[in-house]
Amino acid sequence: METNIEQLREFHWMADMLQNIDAGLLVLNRENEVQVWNAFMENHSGILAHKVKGRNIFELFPEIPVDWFQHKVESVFQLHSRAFSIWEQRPYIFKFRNYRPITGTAEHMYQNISVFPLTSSSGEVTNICIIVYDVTDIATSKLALENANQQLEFLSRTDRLTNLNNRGYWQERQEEEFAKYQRYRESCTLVIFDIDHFKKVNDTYGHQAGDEVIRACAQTLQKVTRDIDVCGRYGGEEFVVMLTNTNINGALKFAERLRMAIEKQSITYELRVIQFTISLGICELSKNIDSPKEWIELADQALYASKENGRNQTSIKNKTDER
Ligand SMILES: Nc1nc2c(ncn2[C@@H]2O[C@H](COP(=O)(O)OP(=O)(O)OP(=O)(O)O)[C@@H](O)[C@H]2O)c(=O)[nH]1
Repeated sequence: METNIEQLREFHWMADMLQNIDAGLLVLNRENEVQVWNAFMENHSGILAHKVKGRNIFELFPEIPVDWFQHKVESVFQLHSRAFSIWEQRPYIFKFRNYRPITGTAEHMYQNISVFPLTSSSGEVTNICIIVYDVTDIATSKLALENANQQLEFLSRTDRLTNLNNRGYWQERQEEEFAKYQRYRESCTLVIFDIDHFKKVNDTYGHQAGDEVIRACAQTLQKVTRDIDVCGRYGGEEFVVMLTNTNINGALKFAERLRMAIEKQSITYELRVIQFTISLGICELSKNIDSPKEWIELADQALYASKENGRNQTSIKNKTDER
């Protein structure tokens, strides 16, 4: 008798604890009708337990994807096994608002759920229990960290003035293209160019105006290249672009298009109009070129020839020229 009372008391305590636990707890039957709905579910859904009892969960929460949910709980009914869903797969099952003060940036509560079978005295599973964990704090910190890492990565490979790839990252990409060429032998041509008499721009209009010219040059470069071409700021007023799947003829057309676009362009800085030109050097990758460094050196030699021959022009350098 004593033991029965004791057991009953413990059972009530247990029910109280489950009712007030800081996790959602609900029981569904085979027809997806709510049997149990604890205080967490009441507080976050705004629907009291007596209002949901016996009602279909999909009618109450139309945002729950029916097929996905049925598939998940089917194994729990059939195999009597547990099932889980984590916020990374599906941010939430029940669209509850997020009220947490620290992670107030999240619009909704991120949830992990765990589903397990409730076995009757005859050994049948006619109901399942779903536990809903509020993981908003974890999810938002992880997302913020991922976001910060992405921004850091972007900053570490981007030139601040032009938003083009910076020299270090561009060189990594050049090494990749060089390695790819050793395997697939698909044409790839490098163009290097430099603003003519840039020192004079700085001396005449000031360093800020010089920066504007560099920025305008980068914008025009981006306009005339395709998305798969790899552009970069190589030095002060020196730029590079790798034209993938492009041979020397295609690269020459591109270089001339760029040169003429820059020649036509004029920028206004503090009511003064600045015009400028560029000199270009191009070199197609060939099996005679032994390293990425040699490849850019050859293109640089072509650029030097353009400068020597009077600027505002394009020159070509091939390794085969020397053999
Ligand atoms: N405004 C500005 N100037 C820069 C930047 N980086 C380098 N420079 C300047 O660019 C100028 C480059 O001058 P030079 O290498 O002599 O070449 P140039 O005057 O363009 O002459 P050529 O290349 O021979 O046509 C130098 O005066 C540098 O100080 C930058 O980020 N902003």
